Amino acid sequence: MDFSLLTRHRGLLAFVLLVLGLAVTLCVTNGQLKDIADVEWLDVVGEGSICLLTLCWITAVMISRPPGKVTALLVAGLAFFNFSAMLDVFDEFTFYSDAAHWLSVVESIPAAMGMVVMSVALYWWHQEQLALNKQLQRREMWYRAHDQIDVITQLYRADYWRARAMELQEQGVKAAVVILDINDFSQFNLRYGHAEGDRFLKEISQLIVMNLRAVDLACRYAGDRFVILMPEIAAEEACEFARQLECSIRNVAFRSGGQTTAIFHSVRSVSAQLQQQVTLAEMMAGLNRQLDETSRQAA
Ligand SMILES: Nc1nc2c(ncn2[C@@H]2O[C@H](COP(=O)(O)OP(=O)(O)OP(=O)(O)O)[C@@H](O)[C@H]2O)c(=O)[nH]1
Repeated sequence: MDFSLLTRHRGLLAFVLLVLGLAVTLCVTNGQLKDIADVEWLDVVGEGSICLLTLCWITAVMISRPPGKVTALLVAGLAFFNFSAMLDVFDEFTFYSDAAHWLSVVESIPAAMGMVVMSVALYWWHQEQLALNKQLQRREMWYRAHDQIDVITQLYRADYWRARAMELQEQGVKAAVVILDINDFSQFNLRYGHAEGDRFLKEISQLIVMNLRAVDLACRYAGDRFVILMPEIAAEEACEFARQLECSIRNVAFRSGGQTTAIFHSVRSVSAQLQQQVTLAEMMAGLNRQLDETSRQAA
């Protein structure tokens, strides 16, 4: 688990600790210890678990999300809820004098407030998710499986692409497929190093995504090969799109290390229409053969 995001939530952490400190202070200053025989241990376990789990949720939110309105509201709501949960647990070990009876009357109010704040947080989370979905549309085509994302390019891997392509094929949706391969990438690696090769792959991926329509899907197929799924498009249009993409990539000025001299590199592509009579595996094998053939001819 990566806790590095915690350091970016210092203000929220201070707020949570303040709320927890307040609950402890109120209890210590107003409560009197019960006799151990009067403690209901089953209640302690139940209420203690709620308290601990809420603290785990607060931690999970802070280590998963960057700072912002949604994170602040989620943590604040959970902290209020935890305040009531803590008073509930302390209740099991202490009793309040008549002068402090108000405490047991109002102890559930922060929990209710917390639920309201969390409901507002969920509304904004929903809005945020819609915005993120829009940004990710060309990378995931309305389906999310984060464990299939390629770490270098941040595109989905081939299996993910295959699953989405098969869905379109089964539904009989007209679609085209484009495969792109970087020319002489092994030479690029040899000359500039593997790390620069990785950076180049990443930049090419971003450029491909930038060139797509909102409904298309780009994935990393293998090594230096990318595959694009383009619904509602004919083969000729896909071919023209691939040509334009080749042209964009050829004109990308990649700078290795601190060098000012730009490196211009090329890709080659093949495209075809998705067909119901031909299996996806056969079609991809054919396209890959075509790509390898163009490489042999150029050599
Ligand atoms: N930096 C980097 N290189 C990779 C990665 N995956 C594959 N490669 C390299 O990509 C190269 C692919 O080699 P080839 O299939 O011969 O392709 P090529 O050199 O581009 O030759 P042609 O496709 O025929 O133009 C190999 O050198 C691999 O080591 C990666 O994730 N990062």
